[in-house]
Amino acid sequence: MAVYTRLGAEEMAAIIGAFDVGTLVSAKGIAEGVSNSNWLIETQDSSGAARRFILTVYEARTDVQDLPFFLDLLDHLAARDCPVPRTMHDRDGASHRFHEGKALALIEFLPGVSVSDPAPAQARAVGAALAQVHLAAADFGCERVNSMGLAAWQQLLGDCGREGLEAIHPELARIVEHELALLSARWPANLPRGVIHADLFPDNVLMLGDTVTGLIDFYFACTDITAYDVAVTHAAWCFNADGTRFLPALSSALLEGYDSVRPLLDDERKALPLLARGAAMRFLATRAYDWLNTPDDALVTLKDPMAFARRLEFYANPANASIFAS
Ligand SMILES: Nc1ncnc2c1ncn2[C@@H]1O[C@H](COP(=O)(O)OP(=O)(O)O)[C@@H](O)[C@H]1O
Ligand SMILES: N[C@@H](CCOP(=O)(O)O)C(=O)O
Repeated sequence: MAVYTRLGAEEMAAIIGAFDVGTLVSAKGIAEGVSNSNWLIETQDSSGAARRFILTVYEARTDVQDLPFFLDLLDHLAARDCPVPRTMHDRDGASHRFHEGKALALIEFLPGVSVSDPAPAQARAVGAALAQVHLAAADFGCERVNSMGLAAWQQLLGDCGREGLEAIHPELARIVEHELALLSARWPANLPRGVIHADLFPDNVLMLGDTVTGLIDFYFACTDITAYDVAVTHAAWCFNADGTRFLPALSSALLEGYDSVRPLLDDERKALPLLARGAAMRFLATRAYDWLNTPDDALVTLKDPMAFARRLEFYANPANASIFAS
């Protein structure tokens, strides 16, 4: 569930009144998502037409200083025909406002649903949409450091401690120690960089059939190795949920879709096995930390760190490196 902030009807009407989007008709809290509070907003404009938006109130995990990067990026990509929602600016032209000390933004509502059991044609479309974002972001003037890079994995997993990791699984501390050392020693320095989404899981993609109608949740977007985003998306889309089964048809389709819009360079493709190990480590790190540190009564469904430890072991097996060959 993700509605952490309570807003009364009058407060909601006042918030929506700051935008030139018509009169508030309804506001329904959205259960999906874990980080921020979201509502589906319906308004009626002066011609009587119904309009829909997403109202997001940013909670502790999103740094307000980063909002101009995230929200300007949406406008930049939308202006270049990427399937991302636009930010509705308020009557003063601002992309976000404050209410009771919390930042909020009103975002265009996009149709579509998140697929839970993707087909290869859908993975192909997602690969192509990701490449479209990478190309379209090339002239976005702002940068943001990846707050979930190698240093963050080391910090989060260090905070878990050997005992904590072993409590999750007896083998986990050994795997993490070995892989973190290897990733620190070999993480590539000279691959092309740009703006990346960094969290393109199926629940952050809206689809109608095989068409991508929305890429959402850009709140980990940052400047980093472009091919790392391909690796993140690969780890997110190309396995069954618990990571016990690799799905080769989805893998080929995702990479083909990406290549059809932005062909991967030889060096990028060669680096994918290592980048994918890093991608698996990134989600293993946050999931393990949350597994050990989330209070029992928190209104959130914890995600299994072992699902990404299994992906990590798959990517680390030299016999599987060929999945990334063209
Ligand atoms: N622009 C949008 N159009 C339609 N639905 C959206 C949009 N943005 C968010 N949603 C809905 O809200 C849910 C939570 O949004 P998300 O940004 O993923 O939250 P969180 O950052 O908390 O994970 C999504 O799963 C989706 O159902
Ligand atoms: N995709 C990550 C968790 C981040 O949550 P999101 O709802 O903001 O995408 C994972 O699966 O661990």
